[in-house]
Amino acid sequence: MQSTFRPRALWRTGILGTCFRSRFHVYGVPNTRFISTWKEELQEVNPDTKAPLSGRVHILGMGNLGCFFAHSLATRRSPPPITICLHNDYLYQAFVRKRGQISVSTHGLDDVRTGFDVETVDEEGRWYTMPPVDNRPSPFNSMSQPPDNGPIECLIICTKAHHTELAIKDISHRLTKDSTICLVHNGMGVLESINQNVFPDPNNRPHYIQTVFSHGLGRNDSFKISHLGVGTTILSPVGDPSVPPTTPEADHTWAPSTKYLLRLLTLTPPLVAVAETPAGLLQYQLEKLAVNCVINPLTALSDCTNGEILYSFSFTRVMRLLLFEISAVICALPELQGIPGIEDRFSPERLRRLVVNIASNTAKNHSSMQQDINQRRLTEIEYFNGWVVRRGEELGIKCALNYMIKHLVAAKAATHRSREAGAIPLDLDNVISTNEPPI
Ligand SMILES: CC(C)(CO)[C@@H](O)C(=O)[O-]
Repeated sequence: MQSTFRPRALWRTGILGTCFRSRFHVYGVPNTRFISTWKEELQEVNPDTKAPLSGRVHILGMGNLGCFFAHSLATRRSPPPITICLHNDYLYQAFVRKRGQISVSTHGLDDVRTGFDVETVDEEGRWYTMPPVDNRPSPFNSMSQPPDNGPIECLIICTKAHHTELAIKDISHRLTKDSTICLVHNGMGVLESINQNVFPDPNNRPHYIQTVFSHGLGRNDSFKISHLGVGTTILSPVGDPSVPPTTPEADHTWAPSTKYLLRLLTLTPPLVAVAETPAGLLQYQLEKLAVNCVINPLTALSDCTNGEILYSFSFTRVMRLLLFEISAVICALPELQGIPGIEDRFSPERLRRLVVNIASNTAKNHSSMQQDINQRRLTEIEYFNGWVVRRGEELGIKCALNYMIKHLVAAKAATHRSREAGAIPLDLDNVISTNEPPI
C-alpha cells in the first residue's frame, strides 16, 4: 500500500517541520519527535504490517561521505540497523584492522562508533554478509558462507559521480521498485545516466532521493575522518519525471522506503538535514554546480588552494567569463521555467559572489578535483563543466570557455598518464643484489 507524501505539505502540517524547524521547544526541552526511535519512524511511515520494512540502511562508498553518513546514523539515540558495503577485500581488511570502528573527529576530539554490519562482494558480484568485526580481528572466510543477495530497502550511495553508475550496476540485482537510493555526489547528470543504462524500464525502477551536501570533511585514515565545517544536507525525493518539478504541490506518491529514509535522515542531528521540494533542490544543485565549475578546475589546473584563485586579476577574468556561460545555460533550462526570480538568483554577479564566498570560507582547502588530479584519479569534470556544455548544446547556447576548461582538465590528466606510462618500470623484486659497492 502506498500513501501520498509531500514535503511541502508535511512542512505545513508540521510533521516534517518538527524535524528541522523547531528542533527544540522554548527553554531547550527536546522535541519528542526529534528523539523518536527508528522503529517509531518506521511504524509512522509504514503502518502496513502486511509488507513490513526492516528499517535497514545499506551504505555504499566508504570515503569521507560514506563514513560521515554511517557515523551520523550510529550516533542516534536509537540507531537503525546499518550495513556498510565494502566493494573489495582490501577495504574489508582495513575495516577489520580498525575493529569495525568509524571515527569522526570534531575540533580534535574523536567520536568512535561501532555496531555496523558488513557485506563484501566477490569478483562474480555476489555479496556476502561478514561476521561482526567490532573489537576483534576476524579470521572469517567470507566464501564459506552462502551469498546474501536479498533485496535492499534503502541504499545511501556516497561514491563520486563518475563511479556511481557502475557501483549501482554492481548491486542493481538487489534493488527493486520498492527500494530507495539516496544519491550523495557532486555534479549533475548522474541520475539520468543511471535511469538510461541501469534501470531503463520506468516501471521497475527504484525510487531516488537526491542531495546537496555542504559539510566540510577531511580524511585522516581509512574509516577515520574529520568534520571540518558544519554545513547542511538538503534532501528531496525525485518525483515522476513526466511531472515538471515546478508543478506546485505535485501529487507525487512516495514509496514507504522513501518516506522512511527521508524521515530517518532529517531526524539525524549531525547531518543537519532538511527536506526540500524537487524544484527547490534543483536550484541548490545548480548553485553548487556553478561553484564547482569554477573552483574545482581552476585549482586543479593551477595546482593551488581554493583561496589562491581569489587574488589574481587573471583568475577573476576567467571566473567571470565562465559564469556568463553557466548563468545563460541555467536561466534557459526548461525545468526551471515558471519559477519566479530565477534570472536574479542565477545572474553571473550573484553566482560570482557565491563562488568568492565559498573560496574564501575554504581558502586553505584543496578542492576535490585538485586532489584527484594530483593523486591520478578520475575527475568529475564531465559532471561539472561537461554537463554545462551538453545542456548548452541542447539549448543552442555555445559554451566555448567551459568546453575549453573541460578539455584542459582532461589534457592535464592525460599528460600525467602518458608521463607515467613513459617512465621506465623498475622491477625491484627481481633486482639481483651482488653486495658489491656501487661503481
Ligand atoms: C567547496 C569545494 C568547491 C572546494 O573545496 C568542494 O565542493 C570541492 O572540493 O569539490
